[in-house]
Amino acid sequence: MKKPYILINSALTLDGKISTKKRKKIKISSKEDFIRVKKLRKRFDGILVGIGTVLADDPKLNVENTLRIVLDSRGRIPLDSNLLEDELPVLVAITEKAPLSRVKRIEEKAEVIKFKGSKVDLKNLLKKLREKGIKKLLVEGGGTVNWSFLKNRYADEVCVYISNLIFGGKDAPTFVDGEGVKEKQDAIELKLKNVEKLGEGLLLFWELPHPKGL
Ligand SMILES: NC(=O)c1ccc[n+]([C@@H]2O[C@H](COP(=O)([O-])OP(=O)(O)OC[C@H]3O[C@@H](n4cnc5c(N)ncnc54)[C@H](O)[C@@H]3O)[C@@H](O)[C@H]2O)c1
Ligand SMILES: Nc1nc(=O)c(N)c(NC[C@H](O)[C@H](O)[C@H](O)COP(=O)(O)O)[nH]1
Repeated sequence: MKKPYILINSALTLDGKISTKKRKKIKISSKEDFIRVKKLRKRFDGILVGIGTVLADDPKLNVENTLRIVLDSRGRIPLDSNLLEDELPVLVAITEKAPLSRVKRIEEKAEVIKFKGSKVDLKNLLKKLREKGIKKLLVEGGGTVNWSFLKNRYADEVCVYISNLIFGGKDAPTFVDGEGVKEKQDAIELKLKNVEKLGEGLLLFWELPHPKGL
């Protein structure tokens, strides 16, 4: 079974942060980059984010004919979140850690898929997404989700907008958080495909040489 083609897109400060330590909704992308991202989303059958991003940003991701997917192990998605409030389809991937009462409420507003364990099983999720006809998946983080997709080498490409801002601070989330590698030899090595100047920032397009199948 083939997995969907996966692109990770993110907006970074010059020092690699994707938010400040307050983790509130903030714009790192320039106006031009937001226009680019809006267009980019239309080319994908699915857009995936983590619950950390939903809780921090309450994104809409409202694109016609695109399935919005949330990795939400414990079923924490707010019932009044933008994703659950509009009419567009949403899939919430939960685990057995989510309380049943919550799951029932979420099911009133979204499709729910349950996985064993404490984290959503990406391999199985990607299989299910492909079966649903999702051939192209856009991953829009946050840092924990980006790590999972990169560590497992499920991502095919990475696109980052590097802004002219510096946030600093060891507690600010970065493009890739999670556990990280212990040794340089375990690094995820990418191939640079293209560089573009966009406003005061840079757009970098990278490819993963050996993305893993399912
Ligand atoms: N600048 C940008 O482009 C951008 C984009 C998205 C998010 N953000 C920022 O990122 C921050 C959120 O990042 P985060 O790391 O806290 O949360 P996240 O959005 O990466 O979500 C992580 C959560 O997803 C759940 N999850 C379930 N299964 C998982 C799996 N297999 N792998 C990984 N996660 C799994 C877990 O509960 C986990 O804690 C916010 O501050 C947000 O503003 C920035
Ligand atoms: N490309 C991008 N640049 C940013 O500066 C930023 N903060 C995000 N963050 C991703 C996050 O999920 C945002 O909240 C959605 O980009 C909002 O998307 P909506 O307009 O609500 O659809 N993404």
